[in-house]
Amino acid sequence: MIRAYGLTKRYGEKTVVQDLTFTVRPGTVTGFLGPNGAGKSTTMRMLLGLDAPTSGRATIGDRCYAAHPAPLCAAGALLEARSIHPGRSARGHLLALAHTHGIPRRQVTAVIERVGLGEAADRRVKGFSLGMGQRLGIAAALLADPATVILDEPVNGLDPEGVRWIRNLLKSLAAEGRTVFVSSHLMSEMALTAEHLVIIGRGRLLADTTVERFVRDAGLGVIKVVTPEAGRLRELLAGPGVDIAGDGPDTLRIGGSDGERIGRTAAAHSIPVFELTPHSASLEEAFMDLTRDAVEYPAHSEAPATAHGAAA
Ligand SMILES: Nc1ncnc2c1ncn2[C@@H]1O[C@H](COP(=O)(O)OP(=O)(O)OP(=O)(O)O)[C@@H](O)[C@H]1O
Repeated sequence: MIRAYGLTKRYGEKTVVQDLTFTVRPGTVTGFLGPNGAGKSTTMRMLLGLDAPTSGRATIGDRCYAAHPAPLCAAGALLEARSIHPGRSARGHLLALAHTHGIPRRQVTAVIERVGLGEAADRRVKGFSLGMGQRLGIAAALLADPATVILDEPVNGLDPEGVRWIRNLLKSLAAEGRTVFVSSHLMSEMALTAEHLVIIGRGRLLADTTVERFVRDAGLGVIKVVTPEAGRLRELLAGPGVDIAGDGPDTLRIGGSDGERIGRTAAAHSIPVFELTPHSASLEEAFMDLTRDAVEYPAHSEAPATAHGAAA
């Protein structure tokens, strides 16, 4: 379990993470979403004690990460910047890490197999593709069999096969009862991987919700029906799992059904239908709507010349 209490980080005048409070529970994948520069990496670094919060605090399990007697067992992490000695083999890198933490050799073999690096384990890391490097980073994160796994943008730059592999791995880690917290700026990817979402923009919490609720609230899967007999059609379609809202005297917004069923029901009862349209917004659009005001460098304006001098 990860808990953040009023986490805040300021760099000079700029507040990059502001009063974030959220809980990440075990047994599910929680996606940490936000546009570029939202403060995801900074938050993850604070969870792991790599950046000191200006105020607030975070715990992993029952205490701060740094206060764990064996931090690697409490949480394994893959952060964006990795430094692996290029002349070392994957196995050599993992063995060196294991050695410093008293982790048995068989655990190195186990994580190498788990991330599918078996055949490449004895090759030098400098010849690794981006995908192999990600697998090695994940192997290092899993080395101490941690109860919590924190991954910063693990699918960045991966091909579709690599993306699918990470998706399945994250789900299996959660199914083992681990707490899995994974950042991304891609809503569509997270919707396939995560059950829960923590969404931030400009360092502030925008949503802490399930994927299911996010989709429902965004009105996706809803069908708009315009008919002069809205009341009658509504009664005919009502049933378990069907969610019908009125929108004016002759317009219905129907969730939990489909166009064919609605059309056939209307036809069977001679109810005229003037319009039957599925809601066309995508999940990505709903996410962009939510974060629109929180994008650091919106596409319609020019980014400032300095990297950290952006709008507060
Ligand atoms: N050491 C630092 N000094 C000053 N500003 C910083 C520092 N580190 C991060 N920032 C700023 O904090 C903000 C949040 O950055 P962060 O990397 O946490 O965002 P992010 O959501 O992970 O973004 P991305 O998706 O682009 O990786 C950005 O505006 C960034 O420029």
